[in-house]
Amino acid sequence: MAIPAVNLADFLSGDPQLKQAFVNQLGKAYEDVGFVAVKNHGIPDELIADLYKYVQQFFALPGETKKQYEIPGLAGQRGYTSFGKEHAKGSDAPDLKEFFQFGQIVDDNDPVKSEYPDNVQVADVPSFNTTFTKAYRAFEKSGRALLQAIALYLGLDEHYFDEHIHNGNSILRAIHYPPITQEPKSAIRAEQHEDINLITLLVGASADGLQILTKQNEWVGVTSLPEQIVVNVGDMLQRLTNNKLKSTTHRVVNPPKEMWGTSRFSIPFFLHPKGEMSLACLESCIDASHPKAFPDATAGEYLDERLREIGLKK
Ligand SMILES: O=C(O)CCC(=O)C(=O)O
Ligand SMILES: [Fe+2]
Repeated sequence: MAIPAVNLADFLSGDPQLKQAFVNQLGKAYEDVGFVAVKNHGIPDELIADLYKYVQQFFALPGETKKQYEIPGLAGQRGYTSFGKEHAKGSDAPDLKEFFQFGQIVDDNDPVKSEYPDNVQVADVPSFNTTFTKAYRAFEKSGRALLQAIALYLGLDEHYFDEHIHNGNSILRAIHYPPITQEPKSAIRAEQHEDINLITLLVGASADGLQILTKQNEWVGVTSLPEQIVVNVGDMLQRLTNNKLKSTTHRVVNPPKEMWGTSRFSIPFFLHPKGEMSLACLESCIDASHPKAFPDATAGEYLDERLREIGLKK
């Protein structure tokens, strides 16, 4: 299915009409589908190509080498998480994936620095860390612009999210779904779930498989063009907007048998605010027909609860 497409260059054009049209398109798409394809997203093609190159080199390392980057006690939030560790909320079968997570680098005097573990430095793939750092900043920048549009759609100040996401707890996650070697019992590459964060930016997954659950309760494959990135609403934004913007359920299915021998790679950027941000439902999203659906919580409290549910935090 072609999800709604938007052009971020419209928002940044300086033309008030184009800008407003972008805000309306994005907001409407997030009320209806929860997913959009964004062109002119601002992440350089070369950077995306480098990122994929180093990610593939990393996952091709011997298991023993990768395990050196799996650090106990970090709940998978930094470094490597080996195959079969994470399961979706409400599912017992672990997903058929391994992944590497890279987090915030605080380079000013923000005291939030003490809340974040250091990134795990991958010595075996030269340029891995510098490329992840560059990509992290590029995703933050595109994400900030998209959240500015969302703020306007919600009738908030355009810069409402800026201070909350500056030095936010975002995660750049590189995922490898290895070739499937035997009939999987019940597990699929990524079981159905909703993302935890505000929004997720996903660069061109290397193969088909991503599906979303429509309002009609049907699974449909997400397709996007090579020059687009997919950006979806996560539970934190759904919660803040009292269900106005939809955190749509999605999954990654196994390929047809003749494709079992192939790997799939994808690199989502989970955009999180700082832990102190309140996710209390916005007053403007509450009325008689939309009573407040969630208790107040901070982003930090909510994240903690969710990491326990998916088996990453004990
Ligand atoms: O691999 C993909 O295309 C999507 C992965 C995903 O939904 C996730 O990690 O939250
Ligand atoms: Fe997801």
